[in-house]
Amino acid sequence: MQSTAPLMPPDALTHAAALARQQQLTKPPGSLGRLEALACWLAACQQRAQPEPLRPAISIFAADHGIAAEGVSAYPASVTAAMVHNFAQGGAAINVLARQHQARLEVVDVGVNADLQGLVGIVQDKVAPGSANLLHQPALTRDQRDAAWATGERAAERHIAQGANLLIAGEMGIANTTAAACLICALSGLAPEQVVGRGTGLDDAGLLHKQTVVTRALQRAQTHRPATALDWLAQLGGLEIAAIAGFLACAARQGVPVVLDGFIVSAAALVCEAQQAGSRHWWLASHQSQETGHAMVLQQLGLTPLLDWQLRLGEGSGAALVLPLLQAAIALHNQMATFAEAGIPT
Ligand SMILES: O=C(O)c1ccc[n+]([C@@H]2O[C@H](COP(=O)([O-])O)[C@@H](O)[C@H]2O)c1
Ligand SMILES: Cc1cc2nc[nH]c2cc1C
Repeated sequence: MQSTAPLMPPDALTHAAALARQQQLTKPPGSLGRLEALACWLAACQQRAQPEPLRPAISIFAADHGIAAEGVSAYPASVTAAMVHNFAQGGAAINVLARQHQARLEVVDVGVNADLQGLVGIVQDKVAPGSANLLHQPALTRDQRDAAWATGERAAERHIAQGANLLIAGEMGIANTTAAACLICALSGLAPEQVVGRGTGLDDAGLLHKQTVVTRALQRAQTHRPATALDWLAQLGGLEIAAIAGFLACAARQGVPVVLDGFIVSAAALVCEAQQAGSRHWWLASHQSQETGHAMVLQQLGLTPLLDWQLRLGEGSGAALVLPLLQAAIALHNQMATFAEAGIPT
């Protein structure tokens, strides 16, 4: 794991140059709303006043969770591996969106409790066949946490080496909203009732049970006196959450922007920001997930989501969904005429 020194934010001078161009385009200044801010942010990230079109790449990190044994999900744990088969066959929502928006997609098995060797398009980087039951013991050993973090870093590096200039992390892991909720409570100070949601679709009784599990898990973890975000990650996280935190940290260090997906990715983002301050300046939040607590996490990260469309799928699907909006922001910024070019008096 790398140093915790604060990062450089996206380039302020380029941002100012991009903003100056926006003021000259043939529209009332500000009339394209957030599209203008997005173009300027992407320009600053790329250090080009006229940014290149996006070459997006997506990593889906898949892992199982021991906490699934506590009945905290509406689905059985076996769905994690089944969905990885679906990803490999191209039938999941994220496959459709990646194809539609020409994004490179890879699925990384960082901790699925099944033998997935030989599946087409699945990167084998399994650290363990799932996390331990975080109600009763630390979810990950320190070694597992660090190995999963490094898996995420390698994935970001692979994409960047292949020319990607915008990254997306997604996840697949039955019961991972419980691990994410635990981490969010621990790192944000929010109460379980403010954070725990229905995940894949728990009923009212299931939701109450999940809140109790999270409360007890937090009490158990406290007895280990976790001092840092990395300590909490080992206590209450999961293999894909650790991998995503590493992926985000690596992208920010390399100056590559990331579109954050939903609730679980945001939990990893909280860990990353605590470990590597300033990473958040390299992130955009695609949407506000329907999962309880997501809005408050994004607020803590200082991020304003683009969409609020009752999404709660995961897989990086929300992030992939906004790619055409980002491409539109860049095309408008680069291709619109200025008032001078169009001969329009101002
Ligand atoms: O990203 C989100 O906001 C989100 C919200 C609810 C559920 N999910 C997905 O559903 C799974 C976790 O839900 P659960 O109920 O099993 O904890 C996991 O595979 C996630 O990708 C994702
Ligand atoms: C079917 C299914 C698909 C998913 N994709 C991400 N999380 C998921 C959870 C379930 C249950």
